[in-house]
Amino acid sequence: MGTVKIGRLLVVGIGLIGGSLALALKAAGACREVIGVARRQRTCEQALELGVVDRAVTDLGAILPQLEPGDVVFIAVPTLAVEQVFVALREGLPAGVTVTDGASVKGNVVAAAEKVWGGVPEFLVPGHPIAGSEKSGVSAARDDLYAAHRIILTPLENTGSEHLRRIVEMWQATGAEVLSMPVREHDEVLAATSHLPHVIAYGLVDTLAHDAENENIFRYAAGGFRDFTRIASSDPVMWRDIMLANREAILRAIDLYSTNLASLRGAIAAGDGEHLMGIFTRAKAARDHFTKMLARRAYTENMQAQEVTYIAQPGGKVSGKLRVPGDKSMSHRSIMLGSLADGITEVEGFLEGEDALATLQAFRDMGVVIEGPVDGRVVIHGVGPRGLKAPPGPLYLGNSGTSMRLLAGLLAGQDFDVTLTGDESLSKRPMNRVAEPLRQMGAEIETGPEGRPPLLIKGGRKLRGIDYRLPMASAQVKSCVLLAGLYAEGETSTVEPAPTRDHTERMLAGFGYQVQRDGARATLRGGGGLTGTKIDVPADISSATFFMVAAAISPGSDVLLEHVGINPTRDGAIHILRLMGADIELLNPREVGGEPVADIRVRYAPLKGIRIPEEQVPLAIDEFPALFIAAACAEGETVLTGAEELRVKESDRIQAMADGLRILGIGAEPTADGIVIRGAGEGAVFGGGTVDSLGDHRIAMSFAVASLRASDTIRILHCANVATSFPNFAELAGKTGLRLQVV
Ligand SMILES: O=C(O)C1=C[C@@H](OP(=O)(O)O)[C@@H](O)[C@H](O)C1
Ligand SMILES: C=C(OP(=O)(O)O)C(=O)O
Repeated sequence: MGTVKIGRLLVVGIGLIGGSLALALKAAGACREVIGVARRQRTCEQALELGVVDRAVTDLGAILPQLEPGDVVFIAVPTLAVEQVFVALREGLPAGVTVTDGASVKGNVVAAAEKVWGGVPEFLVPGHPIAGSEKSGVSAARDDLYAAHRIILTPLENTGSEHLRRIVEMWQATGAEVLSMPVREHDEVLAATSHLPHVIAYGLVDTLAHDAENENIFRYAAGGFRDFTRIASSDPVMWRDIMLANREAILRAIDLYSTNLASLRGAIAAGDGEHLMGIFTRAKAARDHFTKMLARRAYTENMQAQEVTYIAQPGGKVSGKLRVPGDKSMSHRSIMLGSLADGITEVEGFLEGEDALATLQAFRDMGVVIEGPVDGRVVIHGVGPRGLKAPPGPLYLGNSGTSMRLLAGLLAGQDFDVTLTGDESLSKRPMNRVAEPLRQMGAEIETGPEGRPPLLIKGGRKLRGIDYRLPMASAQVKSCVLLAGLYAEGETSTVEPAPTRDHTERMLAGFGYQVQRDGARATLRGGGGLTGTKIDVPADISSATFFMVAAAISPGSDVLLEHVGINPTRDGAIHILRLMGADIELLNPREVGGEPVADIRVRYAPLKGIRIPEEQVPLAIDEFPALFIAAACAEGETVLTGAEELRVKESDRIQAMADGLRILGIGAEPTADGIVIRGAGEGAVFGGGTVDSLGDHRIAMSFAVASLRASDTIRILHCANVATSFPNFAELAGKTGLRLQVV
């Protein structure tokens, strides 16, 4: 039994909503007594028989004098009947009693209060439980109707704080989550999400029921009919009242829907399958998002709100065959180029991680029809280089630097304005590195303070080709300039200070777009077209590296990583680990869709510290957090230089790793452009402790791998973003032998 939150509960209208509150508060021991008021004597008797109320009366006026300060009146009658209840309360409500209601429209309740009292009284806390069912009446009441549901309160400026607190605590005692919002916003939101669906369900069932064949229609109606029309069994009086009370907002929602329905009708009439696929794939993505939200799973926009901690138990070894998810860089590019191509592009092995999904969503928002992803398969209905449409709002790119920087280039030459935003981490990352060359090409781009996101890209600029010498080794900057070059007049060239991943160049060629490559220089001519193609995305070597390091550091390990991309601009981790003495074999090397691929076998072998060759840095740029774990397990010192880029990734990876390594007892000295790690050699080199990944996926996974050589438990904080690049990391880690728990 919980603690008493309110005095008596007086429920005016003992149906599903009022009765369920009464039962929930009784079950929680949160009120002293429940008194019911119903119009009909029979309802009073029924409520008593069912144990919903302690006593019940038909005359509200007669019971009011018995109420005392701290008691609550809950009005649960149809919306348009609330005013009459207010009239009765005006006559006889004792001071100190709080009044709240459960009506689905709040503007109308507030208007009724103003009419009856000449203003909204301070003891009235308008509310709306977002729970209910198509069932009605006191016999449908349940004590768990509100558990894990939302209650929206719409307090006004003069609502008394004591009254508000009482109502919040009352609802919380039912297990509900209490939110508050302005009256107007409530009514707009509910018109769209609840009232419109009811209009449509009632209307559809009525239409079908009028049909002469209705017997047959109902007999053969399948699950779709059942799922879609359940709410047409709801209480007609209640819904009539809601429609009349929230008329303006509902009419706006109906008009919007009618326009959409007319466009669907038009597409069906014209046999326009493409248009239908656009609507259906967008709607499916939105509904899937909703399903995930209901299950409280990660999704790009709310992932930050989720707290995920890894608890890695010490010891173990890794073994077995595994295929890590698809390459993130290629997945991004497959969506971008597939969208700009003419015709269909079919992608297999697409990474269903939040970063690549953010890119996918951005193109859907710009009108591209994209089917999937389903088990790594995506079908993109390319719209041609000039076919993108202005998105309805800013494009939110989550945690993904690649999405923002590549999109900046691709969007600089469009004829619409667009704003690119991201999460907290992305909002701190430098964007002048792309804004500057794009401005040289004639683009108009505004950044936030200090060159950080958001990026506002103005449409309708004429771009001209440039010959751009990159100030840093960055594939994102190179790709950004080349993608803008597709829209520029003349030739665009990039010259890089050191080789960086060349997936853009390779994939453009795969789409039939000519890119000349001459050493550090890549050149293309604007104005060409791309042709839809098939893309097989290999497993991501950056994700594979966690298991390469895991096997390399734990005695007895032997793993086979299948179908991994080993593009020579990405294979630095293999070279660096081999220099340290790792036992790595590349099996069955082959070429798939213009990209080299192999199976990688790694067995344990003792490692030694090395000075990492600087030319390997850009080729292993994302793999350093994991390589630092290998360095900590090596005999002797490992020195990294020339890697200042690590400081501007999802976190400052040099500092974040140095901090974590030190917490676990490893000597680690960060420098301006690298780190010096004193490898501890044999045995359990890491102690236990709590490290902070700072929301950086690669830091989180690296410290999970460290547990293989730890003497005690390692707790890793803020791991939700692992879903950006490696959504099934914990599962695969567990299968191969890590002792990782996710909480
Ligand atoms: O082009 C790409 O797909 C990427 C390039 C690299 O970034 P920089 O270009 O900033 O080095 C890398 O760190 C990132 O994970 C992906
Ligand atoms: C740096 C990374 O990605 P991005 O720049 O796309 O956020 C990464 O995945 O390590």
